[in-house]
Amino acid sequence: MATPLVVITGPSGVGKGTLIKALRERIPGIHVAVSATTRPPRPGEVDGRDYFFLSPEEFERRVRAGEFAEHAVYAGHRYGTLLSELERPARLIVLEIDVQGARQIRQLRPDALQVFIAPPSLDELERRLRARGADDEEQIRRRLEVAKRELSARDEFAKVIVNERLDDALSELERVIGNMLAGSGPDGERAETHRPEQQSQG
Ligand SMILES: Nc1nc2c(ncn2[C@@H]2O[C@H](COP(=O)(O)OP(=O)(O)O)[C@@H](O)[C@H]2O)c(=O)[nH]1
Ligand SMILES: Nc1ncnc2c1ncn2[C@@H]1O[C@H](COP(=O)(O)OP(=O)(O)O)[C@@H](O)[C@H]1O
Repeated sequence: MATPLVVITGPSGVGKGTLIKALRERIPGIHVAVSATTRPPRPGEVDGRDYFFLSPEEFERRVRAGEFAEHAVYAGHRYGTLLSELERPARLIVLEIDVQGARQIRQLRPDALQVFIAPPSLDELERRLRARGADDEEQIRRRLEVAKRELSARDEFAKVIVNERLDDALSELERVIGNMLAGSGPDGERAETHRPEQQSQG
């Protein structure tokens, strides 16, 4: 049996990293996959912990070698999840990836719980991106551009959580993950009705 998988997606600056950091402290046995990227490290980011920082050549070599479960271009840089990250021994694996990557994982792992984190508004998203202070003006502009497209994809997701008050969003996220680990749908529906394709497997 594959390790249960949760995909967390949503626009840059919405609070995915903040929520996942809190989940780490609350869910024993959680493994947050380390993604590979060609984006340069931000101050304080550590190779192998925050990301595997790869040159464009090395990233491309690994794509060709079939080492990625999914990969995408986001705001001018490449990002991807290595297959090896999905094979880590854990009770639960969490991916923080963009919408394009989430679609690829949907094909590869239809059993994964897919959660879209939405901002209360685009203005608030912009405010959070600026408050974080991690990106320059050009990156903020590109991220807001991408965000508009991403927000229009929210209906594809089994669960949408609006991150207005952090505590509320965190509780809701914990609740849907708990339901998945207990074998039911995101809102507690019984597994039989949520995933009929699994009935025949006993
Ligand atoms: N498809 C894909 N997207 C990723 C991956 N890792 C990170 N991302 C997404 O890339 C976008 C930019 O990430 P990053 O530069 O770290 O900025 P931040 O998420 O706003 O802090 C975010 O939407 C991430 O969710 C990955 O492995 N695959
Ligand atoms: N519910 C919230 N209310 C206000 N600010 C928030 C909330 N959640 C996250 N933030 C802040 O927004 C900024 C972006 O959050 P971050 O977790 O880095 O987003 P992401 O990982 O989705 O890009 C950070 O400065 C974070 O502290």
